Amino acid sequence: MSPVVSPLGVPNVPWCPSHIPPAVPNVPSEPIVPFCPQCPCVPCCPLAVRAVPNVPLPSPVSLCCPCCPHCPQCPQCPHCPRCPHCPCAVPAVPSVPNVPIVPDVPIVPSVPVLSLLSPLSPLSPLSPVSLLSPMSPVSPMSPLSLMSPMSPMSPVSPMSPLSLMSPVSPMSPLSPMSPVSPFVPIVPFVPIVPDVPRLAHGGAIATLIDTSLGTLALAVAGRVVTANLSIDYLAPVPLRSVLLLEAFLQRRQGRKLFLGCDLWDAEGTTLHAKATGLFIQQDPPKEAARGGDSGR
Ligand SMILES: CCCCCCCCCCCCCCCC(=O)SCCNC(=O)CCNC(=O)[C@H](O)C(C)(C)COP(=O)(O)OP(=O)(O)OC[C@H]1O[C@@H](n2cnc3c(N)ncnc32)[C@H](O)[C@@H]1OP(=O)(O)O
Repeated sequence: MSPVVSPLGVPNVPWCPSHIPPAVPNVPSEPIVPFCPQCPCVPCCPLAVRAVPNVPLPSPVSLCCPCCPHCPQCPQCPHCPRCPHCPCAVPAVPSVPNVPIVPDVPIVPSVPVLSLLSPLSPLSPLSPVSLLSPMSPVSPMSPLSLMSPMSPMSPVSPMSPLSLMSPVSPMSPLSPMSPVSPFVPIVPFVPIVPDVPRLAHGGAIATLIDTSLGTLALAVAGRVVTANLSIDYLAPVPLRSVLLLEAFLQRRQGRKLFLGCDLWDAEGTTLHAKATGLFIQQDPPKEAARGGDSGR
């Protein structure tokens, strides 16, 4: 077998997730998949396909993986965790041409939605965040529920890209004025960038936080943009760890929504980050635009 070469041309750096031991002791590891000299997992990744733009996609179509130019020679491709066509991979995103940053229709953040740092999405392989669920109309005041990081109800699967644990519950009505409003995505970080320390990138964490806060703001006020985001990184996030993000609306002042969040490990024992964000409502209803301050 020829030596493994990373996308950056650095040999013998087994960055493939199949070869990285689990960073979190309690998270079961993925099955070890032997490297294939034709396809050391890297070509299975849409990022790698992008990196080799002149490599035509293989034909005929009877491939295990149309994303992988080496797939016909690679018996491992169907089992590569990076392959969107692999049975163990993330469900493919429906073919939507573009995912708006802020959807026109507010969504219920209780639907499984986010694939953080997933290179698997055919929607946008380079996008750190992919939308995996259809959008559902919802009242901006729709009640959401709070799920504690400690909740035994959390079916966290370290193999899934994300489980979003905010089922709609009449038990916990979300008021825009509520100091604690609930939005709790559960996200395992997976490595997509080779040759980096096995810690989650701060920018990726920021993306997670921005998207989560933005989703909560979206549920409360419709179209929003981030005006300010402030993050305190308190403890490193190991790759492959599973996280809980608890977001809450602190206050609302006219078009301004002040939100905060805590990023925990799956057990709710380590606080990895705290953040606050200011989101500005876009195209507010006329009464809001006139009167303004519904907050404190
Ligand atoms: C996990 C599950 C996933 C599910 C999957 C869902 C997918 C769906 C995800 C949706 C969630 C997307 C979340 C990402 C959202 C972005 O990342 S958006 C992209 C990043 N943000 C931007 O590009 C914004 C760029 N900036 C701007 O457009 C404008 O500067 C702004 C922010 C809209 C403000 O401009 P403006 O509308 O003219 O408002 P302006 O009068 O200047 O300011 C309004 C008020 O805000 C204040 N303000 C404005 N900026 C600031 C600031 N930086 N600091 C403090 N105060 C400020 C002003 O002082 C003013 O206050 P008041 O005088 O009214 O008291």
